[in-house]
Amino acid sequence: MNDETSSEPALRVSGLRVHYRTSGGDVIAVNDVDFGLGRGETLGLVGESGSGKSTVAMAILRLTSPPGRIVAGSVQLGGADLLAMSEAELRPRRWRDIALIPQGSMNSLNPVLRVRRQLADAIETHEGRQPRAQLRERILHLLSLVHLPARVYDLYPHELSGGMKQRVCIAMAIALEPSVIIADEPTSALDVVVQRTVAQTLLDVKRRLNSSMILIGHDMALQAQLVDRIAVMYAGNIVEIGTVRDVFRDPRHPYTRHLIATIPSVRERKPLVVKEMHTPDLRTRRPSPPMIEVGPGHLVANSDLGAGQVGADV
Ligand SMILES: Nc1ncnc2c1ncn2[C@@H]1O[C@H](COP(=O)(O)OP(=O)(O)OP(=O)(O)O)[C@@H](O)[C@H]1O
Repeated sequence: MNDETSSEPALRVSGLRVHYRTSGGDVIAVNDVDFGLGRGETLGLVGESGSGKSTVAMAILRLTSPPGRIVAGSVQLGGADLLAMSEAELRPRRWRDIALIPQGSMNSLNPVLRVRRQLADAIETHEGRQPRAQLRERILHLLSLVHLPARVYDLYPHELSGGMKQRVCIAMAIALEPSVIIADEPTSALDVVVQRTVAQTLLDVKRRLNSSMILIGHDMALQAQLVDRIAVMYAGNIVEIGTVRDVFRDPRHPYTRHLIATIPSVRERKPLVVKEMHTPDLRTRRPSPPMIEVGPGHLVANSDLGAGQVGADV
């Protein structure tokens, strides 16, 4: 698939399949997903709740835990397959080469540790003990990168606003200057104005570090302003992928059209049309729909196959 912006992608996910074992049978949460992330690129992964976005993020870092399991696939990063290496080989690469800002991370900051200690831990866990003065300089620099005032250094999480906490989480993720950052709904718990400023900070930081990023979200309108390419997930599959421009100008998959149609328009005061979507039963084994290239780098799943009845109502 020629879908990345440079010849050798920063990250390539191929044939990724993740199941959750349940009493009612296996839930196929990620069904043979393929995509590349170009160097310096920001790729948006959008889709409704339950479409499999977080499951993809966790599997890329091999953080899938029971009842989930990675059944197949590879994740190529810097010439190696993260899914094939031993845990001992993989551990140092997390944070250093690829970092995740997990969903709800701002609520998982340790309430009894000051910001400086949490950032110091993130650094020292991977790099060992550091000279105090050097560590302090590094942490203050990280805080400035995410546009936090130096006084945050000595504060506890409860003394910070939601936006500030999320900035601390971003600072932790970038502490080791990873080449790939995965941010799972990094702004969804924040109010709309703060959402935009925090998202902008994330992009600034990514640019400064020369990293590549996967930005997970369900807000198509916000994504359109932040990412270079969009991958639309539906029921465990990527059903459309392309540049923001191509996907918005010429959405080909019925589910992409549905997502775009439900963006409320302030100018036109269009009523919000929310149509019922029939998500296929994720327990049944279904073929992954073949992707058709409809334009350079613009790929769409054949919606007659595998994507259930998504086309029926839209
Ligand atoms: N621990 C689990 N046990 C069983 N099924 C699970 C488990 N975790 C997730 N799933 C299922 O896997 C599918 C994908 O879930 P996932 O959380 O990856 O979706 P998502 O697109 O990230 O949603 P959200 O935006 O709500 O985070 C869903 O059908 C979900 O119900």
